[in-house]
Amino acid sequence: MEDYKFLFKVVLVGNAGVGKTCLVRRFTQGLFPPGQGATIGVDFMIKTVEIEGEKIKLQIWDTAGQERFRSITQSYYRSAHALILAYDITSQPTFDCLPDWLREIEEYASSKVLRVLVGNKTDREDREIPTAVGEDFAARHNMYFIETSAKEADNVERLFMEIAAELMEQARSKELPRYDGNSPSLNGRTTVIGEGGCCSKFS
Ligand SMILES: Nc1nc2c(ncn2[C@@H]2O[C@H](COP(=O)(O)OP(=O)(O)OP(=O)(O)O)[C@@H](O)[C@H]2O)c(=O)[nH]1
Repeated sequence: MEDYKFLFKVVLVGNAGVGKTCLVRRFTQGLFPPGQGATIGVDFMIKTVEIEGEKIKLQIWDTAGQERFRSITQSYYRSAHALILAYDITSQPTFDCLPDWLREIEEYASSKVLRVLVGNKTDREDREIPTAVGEDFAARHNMYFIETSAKEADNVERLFMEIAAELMEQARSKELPRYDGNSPSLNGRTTVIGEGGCCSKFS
């Protein structure tokens, strides 16, 4: 039996080419893959992390950004505990599509899903979206916000660890002991959280 206390599903969405696959590979394998192709449908990776002495297994679903895969990727939203919506800070069109992605999320994901806006490729000099603009968008839509570079490994670990910590916090608050004596025991080894609350910014 695998040794972990919490299991959380994290789904990445966003336009093709913003760096979703690179973020996942950086976090799960510690590398920046050279010239790999577009994701076909959905990819899946696992990493177990430890926070406050608790083992947390993260199932990370990397979806294809291309429009033609949309019907496949939508079916993965429902079971997500956290959704990472990524754009490329050097590409205005990827930022302009965020409202479309939010509509998808609202339609297909749980209303309580933890939503994180990620501006990727901070290593590049040709930025088009100022940090404050991303921050403002996230604040207006009740999302966490963080900027990353999958290439330079900047903030990538932090992105996933903050998500894991926040989901664990939500799960724990649901596990608080009840005092009526008849409550079901909480001896289960694995806790999969249901609908948690959200949101604020990663500080
Ligand atoms: N400079 C820089 N380039 C990046 C970064 N992350 C990804 N890229 C590049 O951006 C391109 C697209 O990266 P992917 O990870 O395949 O993008 P994706 O969002 O998974 O694309 P789809 O699978 O088509 O949805 C690749 O050429 C990567 O090398 C980054 O942090 N900095």
